Amino acid sequence: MVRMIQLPCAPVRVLRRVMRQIAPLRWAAARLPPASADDGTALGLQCVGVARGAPGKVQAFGRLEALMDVRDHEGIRLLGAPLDTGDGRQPVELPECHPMLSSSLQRLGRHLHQLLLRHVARRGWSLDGEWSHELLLNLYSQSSHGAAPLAPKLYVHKDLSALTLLLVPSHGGGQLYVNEHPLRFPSKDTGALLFGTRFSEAFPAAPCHAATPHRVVARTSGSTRPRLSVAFFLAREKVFVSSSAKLELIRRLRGAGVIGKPGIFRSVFTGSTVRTERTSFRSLRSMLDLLTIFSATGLQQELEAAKGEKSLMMRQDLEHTFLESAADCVSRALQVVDGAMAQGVDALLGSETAEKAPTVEPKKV
Ligand SMILES: O=C(O)CCC(=O)C(=O)O
Ligand SMILES: [Fe+2]
Repeated sequence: MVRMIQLPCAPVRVLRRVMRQIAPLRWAAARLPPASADDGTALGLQCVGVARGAPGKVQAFGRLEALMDVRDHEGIRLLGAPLDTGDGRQPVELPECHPMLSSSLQRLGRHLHQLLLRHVARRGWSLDGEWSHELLLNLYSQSSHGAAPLAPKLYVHKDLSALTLLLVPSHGGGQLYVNEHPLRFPSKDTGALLFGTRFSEAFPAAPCHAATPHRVVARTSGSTRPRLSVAFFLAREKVFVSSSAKLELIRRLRGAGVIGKPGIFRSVFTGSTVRTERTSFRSLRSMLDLLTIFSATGLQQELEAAKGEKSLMMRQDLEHTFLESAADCVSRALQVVDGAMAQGVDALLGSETAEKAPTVEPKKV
């Protein structure tokens, strides 16, 4: 089931500004060939950030080399040169992105992040820990791809997020199909809220919701304006270990005899003797960071890189392989953590008393 959300004034204003700022890019992208026969985008412009604080990172994938010289009305380049050349599939950072465009993207991302948090809070759901978001602007091509029907179109997929807010998707032609039914947007300021594959992970206390399959269907008749869609993905990567995960970890460490009560202690093995000393707060924190890396960044990035995914999308036909690899990676990471826990904190952290810190070799798929 798809829920429609009306945007408040502040994000609408920023959204309109973003649409104006990217107009030259939108037209230039429309003249380029689509990414493939079943993916009609020419450029994906992303801003990955958090709810507040740290600035977001602007990056892009697709036909960047052809678009990096596109300028605004004052002649200033909008995207500028990417940090590295990339292969068109993996997003590359845009350190030269126009400062005004970059700040509007960050602001829009933060507005939508807060909006969704408020929306779910009203339903009594709360996010487990802190997660980053991804704001994605899909700029579609208007040229045909071989014998394939006219772009824009997009393969059927589910989003690798907890929740996705889709804005202005049909702006400029094409239609969004959800569960194979066309979706109607009452206004340009209405967003469609879809469930993503990480919903239960991010909202463990909420009732279960299956991810929503959707796709973009190419238009049949010509449209004057090139298609653009704005997708906001909540819950991209876990930013910190949640407090419940921290408590669970401490419980497990106590259970394994690695730390004691009331302070935090560790067993230090020196030759044949074992002595107990206070664990420094720093060590515990690095261990929590390590777990964060296992549970979020490393695993997620590895899987995305291995599949060559450009964004938070998962083709339905690849889902089975993806889930198998994810389960495999998680169980391998947990084995390493469990093994290290059995040997003591030092083995996990690699301090002077430990011979060698364990490393996780993520599986390539
Ligand atoms: O362009 C659209 O309408 C949908 C885009 C989408 O599904 C996505 O970016 O994940
Ligand atoms: Fe999507």
